[in-house]
This record gives sequence, structure tokens and C-alpha cells, in this order.
Amino acid sequence: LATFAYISLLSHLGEKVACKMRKNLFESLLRQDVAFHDQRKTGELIDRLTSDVQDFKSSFKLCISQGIRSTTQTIGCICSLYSTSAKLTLALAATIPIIVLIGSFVGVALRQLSKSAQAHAAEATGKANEVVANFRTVRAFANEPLEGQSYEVLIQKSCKINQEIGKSREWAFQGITNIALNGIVLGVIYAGGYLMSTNEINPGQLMSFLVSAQMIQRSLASLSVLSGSAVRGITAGSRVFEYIHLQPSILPPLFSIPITGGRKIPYHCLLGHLRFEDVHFTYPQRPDHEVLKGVTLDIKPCQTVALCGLSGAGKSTIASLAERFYDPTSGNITLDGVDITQLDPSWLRGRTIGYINQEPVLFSGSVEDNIRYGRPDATKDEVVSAAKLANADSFITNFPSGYATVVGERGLALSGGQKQRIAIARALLKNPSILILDEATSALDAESERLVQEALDRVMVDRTVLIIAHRLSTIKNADVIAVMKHGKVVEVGNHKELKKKGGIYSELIKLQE
Ligand SMILES: Nc1ncnc2c1ncn2[C@@H]1O[C@H](COP(=O)(O)OP(=O)(O)OP(=O)(O)O)[C@@H](O)[C@H]1O
Repeated sequence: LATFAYISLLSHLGEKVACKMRKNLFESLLRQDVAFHDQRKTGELIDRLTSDVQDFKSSFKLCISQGIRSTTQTIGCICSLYSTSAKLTLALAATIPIIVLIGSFVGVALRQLSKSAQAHAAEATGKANEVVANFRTVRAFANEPLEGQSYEVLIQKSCKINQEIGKSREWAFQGITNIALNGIVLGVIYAGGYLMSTNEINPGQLMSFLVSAQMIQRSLASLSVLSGSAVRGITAGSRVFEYIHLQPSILPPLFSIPITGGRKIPYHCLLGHLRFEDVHFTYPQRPDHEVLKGVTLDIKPCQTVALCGLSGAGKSTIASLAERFYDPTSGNITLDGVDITQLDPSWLRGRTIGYINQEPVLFSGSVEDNIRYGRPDATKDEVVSAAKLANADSFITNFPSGYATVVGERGLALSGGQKQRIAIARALLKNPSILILDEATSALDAESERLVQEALDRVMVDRTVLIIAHRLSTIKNADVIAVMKHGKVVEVGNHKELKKKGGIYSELIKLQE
């Protein structure tokens, strides 16, 4: 009964610990900056969330069940040894520091190997994740054998290290400890024989001492096997806790980017005046390349401002800074005169700014779920009216299952134009005061573009809009057009003014015409 109780208690506890670790790790991953995710592979993060937590749980359960038994057995037997012959016990105790020293030396070496094996396994998972997620591209380039080989190389590395760990565990851990422990038994027979000859102990006591010493030997041997698993568990745990305790990086000058907390501008006071003032910015993972070099841009309330310019000039970076995915290296970005670093980021992103980009990402689930992602508490009527505004209602209702149609992973079951219109509906559902369109129509064919553009024209009314576009025909009617080159705004004006000016804009127009 006790065994049954302890097994079920332990499995209950182990599952609870794993569940809590996964929850904390996942929450921590969601809390991290965009820069953190830019620098890491998705599969590597998923590996920590799955394999590492699993390893930690298994090792935790094993250490508790076998560890407690072996430790109590060892302690009990030591007491028994001491009561049988204090002298012999003390002689035995003198050898323990040597065993501990060897054990810890081997333990450190094993832990390093184990860490490297887990890092390689995570790299392999990252690779597998990337390939499976982008399967269509792999197939389109007929690169299945190449991807298979590069996965094999990664998996082989981790396999080799695991074999090395297995070998070291065999000879170093179990081999050396067995030699040491059997040596102890021989020592006991030798020393016990001597004590018997001097009549300090009798044969019965020596026999009982030997039995206890052997029991200790067995317990210590099982502890040494356990320590291999403990090493793996500790390494896996340290990889999980490393990210659980990771704080979002502190960016200059003083602020971190928390998910929530900070000022909110009440809805009825919010004008939507966005201003960039002498903004400099460098991506954290590419510190030697300054992307924005002193951008000043005033986007007045309800104005439509278009950004254009050469590829790589820094247009999308401006959108990322407005969303506060990153903080500028220097300079300020203000919303209605308030520095956005003072504002609650979740309010800023979740309520105030609607962001639609070139490749909208949908989640597996129904069309309705995807639109509701913009505002989870929206009613069905609100979802439908957002879809109507985005020119999406007609094609959605033409699906046999209507709004319950499942869009497939990342929206693969929809066309580009349909995905884009669902993304517009999703952004509109939160009724944002500022709309950022990052080349929202550039991936579409003429008919889809017309439908999407029609939807966008309708929703741009009465909002501050920042459009990033390559095709200049789509931004002709913008109130202000800012032309960017090498991280700077080099021309500002409306279409007519800039065309007349004869600068970069007019050249780009000529090229496109
Ligand atoms: N996450 C990132 N990490 C590091 N560098 C980046 C990152 N995103 C963009 N960059 C670099 O910043 C520069 C500006 O990129 P950005 O995407 O803002 O340009 P863009 O003007 O929008 O270009 P395009 O019109 O081609 O989309 C480029 O040199 C790019 O390589």
C-alpha cells in the first residue's frame, strides 16, 4: 500500500512540477523582447519547453524515489556499523573523502558533456522544426536529401556525445565506484580480521559489519548510477531555468520593455499624433550597423503618411520602433507628446496601433477565431462587421462552413488575398487609432490588390495611417510622402511637390512608370 501511495504521489508531484515549469517557461518566452526571439531558433526554444522539461521530470522522479531509498539505507547502515564497531567505522570513514573527490571530478566532466549533448540535440530540433515548417520551400527546391543530410550531421553530433557520456558513465562512474566500493569490503575484511585477532570484535560482529558494509556498497552503487541521471536532470533544469529567470533586456537609456505597466492615454483624449525625433537605431544582433541615422518624422492626427525609398533603407524598422518591438538607440518617439517608453506597451500594441504587414500570419483555427484574435472579447456581430469592412465577409460566407472554416496551420488553406483581408479584419477589430500598413498589398495579384486596397481606403478614414510601400502608385494620395535613403528621411512633401522637385522620388516614379 505504501509503495502504491508513494508511486502515485511521486508521479502526481512530477507531473505538477513539469506542468509548472512549462507554464513559467512559456510565459517567460512570451515576455521576452523581439530581439531575443530574433536571435534564437524556434525549435531550440521548443526543445527546452519539451525535452528539457521531460528530462528534468524523469530525473527528479528517479532521484526522489531511488535517491531517498539509497540515502536512508546508507545512513541506517552507517548507524548499524557504528554500533557494531566504532573503530572500524572510523577507519572506513577515512576513505570516503577520496571517493567523494573522484565522484565530483567525474561528475563535473559528465555535466559538461551532458550540456553539450543537450545543446546539440536542441540544434537538431531547431533544424527539424525549420524544415518541417517550411516544407513547401524544401519541396519546391527538391532539397529533401540535402536537408536530410544536414539533420543527420546534427543528430550524429549529439549521438556521439551521448555515446561518450554512456561510456564515461560505464567505466568512470560505475567502474571506478565499484572498484572503490569493493576495495572497501576487502579493507573491512582485512581490518576486521586484525581486530578479531586482538579480540576487539567477535566473528558475529565482523559478519554483521560486512553485511552492513555490503548494503552500503549496493546503495552507493545505485546512487552512482542515479547521479548520471541527476547530471542530465540538473543540466536540463538549468537550461529551463535560464530562460524562466531571464529578464527582457534593458535597453538604453533607462527602460526595459515590459509587457504591461505604464501610462495609457484615455480613448477620448487620444489624437494619434506620432512623432519620431532624431531617432537613431541599431539592431541588437548587428551592433556595428546603424540602420536609422537621425530620422525625424511627424505623423499628425488623422494624416496618411507614406514611407518609400530604396530597399533596406529602414522603412520597416520605423514600423517596428513605433510598435515598440525595439527601443531606439537615441532620440525619441512620442505619441500625443508622450514618450512611448512611458506608455503601457500592451495598450500601445493591443489597442492603439493596428499593424498589417506583407505576409500576415494566421493561426490554425477557424476564420472567426483568427479575426477575434484582434480583440478576444468581441461579439460575433463585431467580428462580422470587421470582416465586412475588410472586404472579407463575402468570401467567408461563400465557404461551406462560413466563419467556422478552419484556415490550416499559418493560414495555408487560404489564398494570399484572403489571408490579407482576414488580417485587415483582425487589425480593424481593435479599432486602432493608428494603422501601420507595411507593404500590405505588395504580395497580391491585381484583383486581390483591388479588393484589399478598397478595404484599406475605407478603413484609413479618420485614423492616423503610416503606409510603407514600394509601389508608388499606391501612395499617390497620401497627405505626406517621406522618402528614405540609407537610414535617413531625405525628402518630404506630397506627390506633386516631390515629383516637381526632381529628386529621388521623381526618379523612382520614372523608373516605375
Ligand atoms: N531583425 C533584424 N536584425 C538585424 N538587422 C535587421 C533586422 N531587420 C532588418 N535589419 C536590417 O536593417 C536594415 C533596414 O531594414 P528594413 O527592413 O527596415 O528596410 P526596408 O526599408 O523596410 O526594406 P524593404 O523595403 O526591402 O522591406 C537592413 O539593412 C536589414 O538588413
